[in-house]
Amino acid sequence: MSETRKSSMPPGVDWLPVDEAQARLRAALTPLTAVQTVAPADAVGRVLAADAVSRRANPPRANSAVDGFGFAHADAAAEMPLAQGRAAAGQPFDGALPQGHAVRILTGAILPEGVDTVVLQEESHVTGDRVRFDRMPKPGANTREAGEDLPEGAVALQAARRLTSADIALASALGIAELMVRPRLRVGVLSTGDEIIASPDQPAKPHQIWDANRPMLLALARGWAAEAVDLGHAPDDPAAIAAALDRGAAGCDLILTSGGASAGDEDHVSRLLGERGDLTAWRIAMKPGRPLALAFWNGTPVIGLPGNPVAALVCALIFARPAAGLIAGEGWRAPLAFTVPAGFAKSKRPGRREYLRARLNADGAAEVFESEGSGRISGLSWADGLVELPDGALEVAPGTPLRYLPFQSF
Ligand SMILES: Nc1nc2c(c(=O)[nH]1)N[C@H]1C(S)=C(S)[C@@H](COP(=O)(O)OP(=O)(O)OC[C@H]3O[C@@H](n4cnc5c(N)ncnc54)[C@H](O)[C@@H]3O)O[C@H]1N2
Ligand code: MOO
Repeated sequence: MSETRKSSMPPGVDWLPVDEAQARLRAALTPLTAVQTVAPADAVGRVLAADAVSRRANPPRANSAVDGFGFAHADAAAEMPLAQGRAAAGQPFDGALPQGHAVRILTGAILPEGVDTVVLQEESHVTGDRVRFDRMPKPGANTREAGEDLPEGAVALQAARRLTSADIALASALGIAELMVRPRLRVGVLSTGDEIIASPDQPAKPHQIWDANRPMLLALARGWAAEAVDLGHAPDDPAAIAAALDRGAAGCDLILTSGGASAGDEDHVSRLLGERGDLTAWRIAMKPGRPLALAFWNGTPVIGLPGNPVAALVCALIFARPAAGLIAGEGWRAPLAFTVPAGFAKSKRPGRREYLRARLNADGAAEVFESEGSGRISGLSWADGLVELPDGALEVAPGTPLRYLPFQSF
């Protein structure tokens, strides 16, 4: 049936599938190679340049997992004499535990010599200097072995990993005071177009619009743990655009532009990049976001995103996000996707991959925004992610399994 369906693509142009465009982008880019050292506390979002290795075992010694009473299981009894003193976290028991005795022990305390098992305090009863247990646990109960989390010298975090807050905890716990990381990626963002007013604190006439793409892309870049470099707004004037690209190339590792990416009379970005920047302009078989450009301006990669804000965001997520990751040293990472049932119906024509603004309803089904219009920015806010419809034809009915890409996974 799908073969008889009319394609949604205008004829006469070579349309590049999304996967192919991603592969070409990936092949054209090179990662940063410089290395810096940072303290774990400053390392969240940074990309590891070398494996991080544990300086000592975690935990360093066997210790108690609970508050209770410890003893040697081999000579335990239902009732035992209590030793003087106690073992607490940070305050180890002094000396070895006398044979046949139990000792008061708290969570996190190193097991004193002679202790291998701990009984919960809720299952223990102290009378004077004796303790009685409701039941005898297995040997080793309620204890944590030395190195059970990680042994000394183990690779705790692998090179190319983008560090999370959990990684910061792990590195700190393992005594790693310095992490070798890649420099923070500097992402320049430039808006173009005569109609664009750079900031909402300036007035806009009816034929003018406030810049939506630049603040969006700058915020997105910050979310990638990059240093977002505001290259401002340039009118549809090749000299002004070239000057902004010169500034960007001097101080950035990647430049994102929006607008002027297609082939209209005022599409100066693509013309300029074609003349001076080894442009590869692609017509991508996707909706939204057909025009996408890749060029190198004085050696710095420039991704020319389409002007329509919805297309700019979708192209930024599908192309610029993994490209930024590759340059930053984490490799080309596909976003996390989940299979969810459709909460809508749609008859999709073959020919291009479609990204619909979507969110999950209370039943976990994906609902889509009421309009597919590429200028409907409110739909981006309404959505929590994108539904990705395949390149071919698809009859979507409620319940049809679909790929859902939450915005958080970008
Ligand atoms: N004859 C054709 N016309 C168009 C085609 C096509 O294939 N053939 N493709 C359409 C599609 S799809 C898109 S997307 C746009 C992309 O064009 P450009 O990248 O050249 O973008 P502009 O024309 O400069 O702007 C498009 C649209 O977006 C608004 N815009 C631009 N920058 C911003 C910004 N920073 N903040 C908010 N809005 C912005 C701009 O005013 C336009 O309305 O081309 C279609 N046309
Ligand atoms: O990229 Mo355009 O906005 O697909 O519609």
